[in-house]
Amino acid sequence: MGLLVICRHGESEWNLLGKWTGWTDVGLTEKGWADSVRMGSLIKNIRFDEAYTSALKRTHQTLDALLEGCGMGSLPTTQAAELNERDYGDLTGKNKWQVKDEIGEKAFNGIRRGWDYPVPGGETLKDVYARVVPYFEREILPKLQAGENILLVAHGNSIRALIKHLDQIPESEMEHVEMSFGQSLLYTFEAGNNLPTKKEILSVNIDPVNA
Ligand SMILES: O=C(O)[C@@H](CO)OP(=O)(O)O
Repeated sequence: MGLLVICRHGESEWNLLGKWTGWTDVGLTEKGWADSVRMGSLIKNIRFDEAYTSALKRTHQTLDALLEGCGMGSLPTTQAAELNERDYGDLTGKNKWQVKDEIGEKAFNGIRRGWDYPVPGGETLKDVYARVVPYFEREILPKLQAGENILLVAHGNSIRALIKHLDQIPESEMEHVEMSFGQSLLYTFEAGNNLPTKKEILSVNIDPVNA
């Protein structure tokens, strides 16, 4: 049996400003760090074998904070661009809440949470799924099936893509799938099963993040 814990990075500098971040490599705020340390205390009873992060530093910093919170010194870690946030293209750096006021809630929700909603110069969630899930199946799943415990730190939308696969959620339902700050997912894998046999949600109470 292998355990997969999936954590979203803590609040970043651009989350705080309400800006679409995508592939922009900004760091955590003090709150993002402190929330992640508290999140780490929820997983201190799991003996992790290795960690995966995206190539963006907000996931590296979150992993460090999680390890501090769970009292672990360090873990062998793989940084993979396949786990990066959705590339928000021309929307990168724009203020989400101003755009929402300009285009209305329905179009805004379509852009943010739709399955195949194009953004000029960027990726759809479907594009994100096409890089995240093959990477997961190739690099991480065999280790879970072999009994390793893995800590994966990624982003709102790269995690939503992975949830679609792990929970077998239809495309039409994806607009309702969120990965909230302060929440981690614990999946159990058994040898021979490509999908998890159990899912638990671990949450810490945090003040809302502006994203
Ligand atoms: O800014 C981003 O890159 C993402 C995640 O914070 O935004 P959204 O939640 O709108 O997909």
